[in-house]
Formats: sequence, structure tokens, C-alpha cells
Amino acid sequence: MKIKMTEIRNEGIPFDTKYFENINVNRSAVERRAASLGGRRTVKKEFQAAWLLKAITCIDLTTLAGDDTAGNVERLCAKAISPVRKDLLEAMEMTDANITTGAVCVYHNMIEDAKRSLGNSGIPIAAVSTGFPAGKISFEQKVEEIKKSVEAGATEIDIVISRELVINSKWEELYNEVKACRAACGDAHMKTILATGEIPTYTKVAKASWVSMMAGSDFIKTSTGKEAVNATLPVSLVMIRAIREYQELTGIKVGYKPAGGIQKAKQALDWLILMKEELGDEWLQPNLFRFGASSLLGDIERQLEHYITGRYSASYRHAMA
Ligand SMILES: O=C[C@H](O)COP(=O)(O)O
Repeated sequence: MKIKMTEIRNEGIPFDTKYFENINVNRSAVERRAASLGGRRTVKKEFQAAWLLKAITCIDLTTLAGDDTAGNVERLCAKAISPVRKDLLEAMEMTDANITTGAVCVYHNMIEDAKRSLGNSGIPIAAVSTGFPAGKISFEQKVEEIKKSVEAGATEIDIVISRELVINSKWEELYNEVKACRAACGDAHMKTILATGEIPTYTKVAKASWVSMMAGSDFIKTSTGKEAVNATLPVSLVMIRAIREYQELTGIKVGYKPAGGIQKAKQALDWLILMKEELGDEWLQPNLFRFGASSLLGDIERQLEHYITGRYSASYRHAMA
């Protein structure tokens, strides 16, 4: 399956505080709305398998560990190419659907291994960049790192922003940083990680989302997976509403990637429902929506097996996912 990002990219708009200076997010209203989602909305049993397969196509199958090796990147890529067991696909009459994950996501120095392992599958390689996860390297090093990853074959670059610029409300500096990263990406699509667990208020999350989109991000992404608090539904609601407002202003659709701590099929369904309700069906496609996840696929496969056979298998049977 050839996974394509949207053809019309977000080129950004000139910096102007007027778009976001009056934002003031009502924390309790956001948390109430997010809490109501999980309980109120469920996917009917007969549609669950289809939704779970959809979720798989939106996963950036990730390994970002100090002990990553060529071998485990190879296994990850094999899983990205064939994420669901053949017998399960056969039972669902989905063998011809050519289901793959949305991308694989690795550190820069594993790009070569990923490229070799993915061959001509068409699955994009996303590389984390700009001093991931903390972003504590110089601006010049950040730009250099992006360029090297693009040269090495990454077609998606996940950058981290400088959190201190958000904490200290240095919005124009943040804009300039993100814009320079976007320029360094060239044709590679850029996902901008806010690291929301390190941003003190929802209002600042909303403003950082706006500035990142104004500077040309193709996606905005919650977390690195390394913060103490990673993707949550309330923070997603704040970011998704910023995407909606940005679209209302510019006509441009920016993608969304919750990442970190999404391990269960049920969580994946909650996020898909949130996307559908807040942004519509277009954001249920991998060109506008991704999960950043290292272990979600294993639980989805278990749930699919349960759907088909009525039994759960042991989680070790779905290793690496
Ligand atoms: O961007 C992806 C995250 O690093 C994955 O986090 P996770 O290992 O909690 O699924």
C-alpha cells in the first residue's frame, strides 16, 4: 500500500498574534467533554473490526529506545508491512486490502536499517529529530539533523519544539524556529511535537498549536512518549479544535498525531471517535491522522482475534507490536 500524505501542504501564514492572543481555554469544560466521550460513545460490535483495521493504517509503528538494533528495526518493519496475521485477515475477507501501518518511526541512525527492511513497500519512514526528546541542542544542530535525516531517506520528520519558548510565551521565536525546521524538511512532511506534558496550561497548548500551524507544520503531535504525561483526550481536544479553527481561517487541513501511552485498542477507538466528531471523516485517514505508538498494534491484533474466534490469545503471541 502506498501511503501518501496530503498533496496540498500547509505552507503556513505570516506571524500575527491576533489569531491566538485572545485564546483562553476553559479547563473544566474541556475535561468534561473529553470524559463524556469514552462513556457516551462506543463503536457497535459489528463495526469494531473495521474500525480497528482503520486504526492500524493510522499507526506510526515506533521504536525509540536506546537499545534499538538493526534486528529489532527489521522486525518492526516486517510487522509494519504485515500488521495482521494472515488467518485473521482471511477470516475477515481482508487479504486483498493490503493493510499496512501508516509509517514506521525511528531515530536518525536507524533510517538505513528501516529503508533496507521496508524495501519497496511504500511505507514511509518517519525520523524523530531536533534533539528528540528534550530538544536541548543548538538551533544549527537541529536544522542539520533534519537535513541529514531527509538525505538518509526519511520522508516524514517529527521535530520537538523548544518548550521554554512556550513556557515563556516567546511566540515569535517559536514561530521562527518551527518555520526554519519546515524549510529544512523540504519535501518531507513535518510533524511538530509540542510535548504537552511539559506545557503548563491548555491555553498555552492551544497557542503553541496555532503558532506551529502558522509556521507550516503538516501535523501537530502531542508528545514524544518520554514525558511523564503523554497523549490524553483533553489535550487532544484542545489541539484538534485549534486545527479546526486554523482550517476555518485558511482552508488548510493540518494533521494530528497523539503519541505516547496509547497501548489499548479501546483507547485507539476513543481517539478515532474524537477525530470523527470534532473534525469529520477526512481526519480518519493516514494522511491526516496518525497514532504514535510502540505497543498498540499488539492489543489491536488480540482484539481482532477475539472478534473472530471469541477467544483471547496470550499477548506474547503478538510480540513486537
Ligand atoms: O511517538 C511515539 C511514541 O514515542 C510512542 O510511545 P509509546 O512507546 O508510549 O507507544
